[in-house]
Amino acid sequence: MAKGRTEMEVGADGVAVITICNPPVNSLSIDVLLSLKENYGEALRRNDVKAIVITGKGGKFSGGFDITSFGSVQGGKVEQPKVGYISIDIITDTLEAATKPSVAAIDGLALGGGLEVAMACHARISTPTAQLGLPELQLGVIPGFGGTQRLPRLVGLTKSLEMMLLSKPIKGEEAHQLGLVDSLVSADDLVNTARRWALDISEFKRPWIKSLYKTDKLEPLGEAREILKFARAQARRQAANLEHPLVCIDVVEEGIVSGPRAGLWKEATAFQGLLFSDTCKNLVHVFFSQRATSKVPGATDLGLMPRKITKVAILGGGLMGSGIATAMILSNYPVLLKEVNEKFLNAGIDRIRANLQSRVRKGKMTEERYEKAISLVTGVLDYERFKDVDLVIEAVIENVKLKQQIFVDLEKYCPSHCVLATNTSTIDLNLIGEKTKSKDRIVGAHFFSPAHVMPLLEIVRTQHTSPQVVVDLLDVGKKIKKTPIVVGNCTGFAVNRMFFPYTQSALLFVDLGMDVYKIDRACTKFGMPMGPFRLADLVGFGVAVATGMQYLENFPERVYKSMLIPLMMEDKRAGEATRKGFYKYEDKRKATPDPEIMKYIEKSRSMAGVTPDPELMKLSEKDIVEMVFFPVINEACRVLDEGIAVKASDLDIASIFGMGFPPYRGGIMFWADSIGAKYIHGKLEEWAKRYGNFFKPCSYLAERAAKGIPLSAPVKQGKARL
Ligand SMILES: C[C@H](O)CC(=O)SCCNC(=O)CCNC(=O)[C@H](O)C(C)(C)COP(=O)(O)OP(=O)(O)OC[C@H]1O[C@@H](n2cnc3c(N)ncnc32)[C@H](O)[C@@H]1OP(=O)(O)O
Repeated sequence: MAKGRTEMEVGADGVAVITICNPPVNSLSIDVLLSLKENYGEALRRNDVKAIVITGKGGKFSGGFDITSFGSVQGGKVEQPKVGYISIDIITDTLEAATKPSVAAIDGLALGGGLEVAMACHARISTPTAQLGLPELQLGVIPGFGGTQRLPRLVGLTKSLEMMLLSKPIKGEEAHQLGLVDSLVSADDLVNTARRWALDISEFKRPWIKSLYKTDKLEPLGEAREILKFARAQARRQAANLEHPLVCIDVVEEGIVSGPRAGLWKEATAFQGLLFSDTCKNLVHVFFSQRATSKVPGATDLGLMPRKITKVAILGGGLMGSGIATAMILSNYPVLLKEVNEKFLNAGIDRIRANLQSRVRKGKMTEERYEKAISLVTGVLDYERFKDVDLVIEAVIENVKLKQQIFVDLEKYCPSHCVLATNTSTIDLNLIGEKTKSKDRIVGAHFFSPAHVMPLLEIVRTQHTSPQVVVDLLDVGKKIKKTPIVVGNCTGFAVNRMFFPYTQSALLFVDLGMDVYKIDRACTKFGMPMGPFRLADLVGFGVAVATGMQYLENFPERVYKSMLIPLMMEDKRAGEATRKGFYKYEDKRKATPDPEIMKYIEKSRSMAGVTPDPELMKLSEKDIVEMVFFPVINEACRVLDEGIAVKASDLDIASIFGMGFPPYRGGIMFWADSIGAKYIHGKLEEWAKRYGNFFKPCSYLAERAAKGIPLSAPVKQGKARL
């Protein structure tokens, strides 16, 4: 069965309107592209057609090449057209070179291949809010239908590189200012304006422009070379492990130096190569996994509609509470912020103001928008105004008794439909709701600090939480632009459980003689935003110790009790906030290695009673990365086995958005499978024998390693806790 098509209708005015039809985003499958070529052939043959308009069905031009086909192409399951067939034969030599002019009528989105088709038309009409961009790099490929050649010729080199390298779309309005779009109109007038424009071109009342041969926006060669040099340096700095941004720059350069036709050929060949790269496979996996997190068995498959959440209350104006409030008001939810006294309340509101002000300073928010956002917050000291709230998020300190009392109060003062959420990062939800009769509407809404910036929202569901409540919270998550993962109830839930061994193994290896900074360096080279020690400094040692205690209580058999952090805390060295931790911070947030930490390390080593292992000193960076991350994989396996997470891909997303795991490695479980369960199991066994139980592989990992089953393969349904 064909996957999408284009439809052509010829009007009495002599304009053939070709509509891309392939829901949900009118992606360009091979079937769509072949149908487009066929429609074009007919339009060019027919004497009653003077000009052509291309548009998309249902208010969306096109979301680009069909990403669902990447997997089958990579797996060799479908035959591919020969290199250059789509980009050169269809888009350049059929569309752009046609003897009749064409105009793209763009609403909704024109991304990737979608924008590339539009750029091959002889003019573009758009709505002001349409999104236009070439985000291919976020999938590990480069634009492959001529985008690397036409975009620089339409908007100049600097802007085009920015749009491609950052995968950042622009709105119709900006596209018009830049010259990418010729005119802006409302959605209602779109197709008619495009028809008129196309006829005008055919009657030579407007210019007939082939973007590929435009030169007026291109910088002179010397200047262009400087811009390309700068872009290369920046790409290397931002993601040293990635090749495809540099390939993109090379391809753009080829077009400028050797002409656009040579550029098109280089682009087509490079696209083909990159399509089969691990980076592309990993990033496509991330694309689909991210969308799959909101498909939750037993919740989103029951036909439930999210209820309207109009008013939100937040308890606690500390770092988390004020961050959550900021996230809410940024998406226009009115918020009641409750604190215990005036002083704390004012401090909470001040934090929200500061969060917003920082956006204003960075030019991300206007003063007017700031005023509107802050006006959505109402500070309160009691529950009087809670009678009409639809969602409460408790974000007070991690104290079980206090939380239990709060939920008893909430049950009393909130309406019976109100969703009762807690932002606890570790405490069992059943314990928090123990004294209420509302267990079906108690749910975890675990944000990550700073809550208005970090993209992940862990939604924790107990065996009592109703599916409706999960659906409601998923909807709020989407509205506040978070990526949700729905997980089961246990100490640390999914993200913190995976996170914990990251620092633990690092601390263990330092006791065994390894260098703190060498470990951090190996992790950042691997692609983490920071190593475990820099991260401990950022989070603060107080939090690290409190979390450690929770783990010691719940999983004593696999906690390594290092004394290093407590020893440093005795000297009021508690991380970045105290300007001293594993690093020193003399100048704002800049971390500098501190030789002083050796005295704590030596003391910690002697307290641990271990002798440094000379073998460890010889390890390569790859070995260090394995030693830090294999325990993380081991814990992720336990989380899956216990049914805390429903699917491995949710843990991939959790690791990327919660821990900063490099997305181009596909997420923790996808990466693990690329290495193989057998190898990971073997290493963990070896280390367990040498260094203790912390490394002992769990039964899930052992079983899969023995049977050769991928770690990401679905878990038996009976086990799932959700
Ligand atoms: C040769 C060329 O140069 C190569 C290319 O064109 S590569 C493709 C370039 N295009 C892109 O990268 C755009 C990718 N898509 C997106 O960024 C976003 O999906 C979007 C902005 C189009 C829409 O976002 P949003 O409204 O939030 O909806 P979202 O949930 O993401 O997508 C809706 C559905 O469309 C699917 N979809 C989106 N873009 C798609 C594409 N290009 N191909 C196939 N399916 C696509 C999604 O998987 C999702 O499917 P699901 O409902 O089964 O989960």
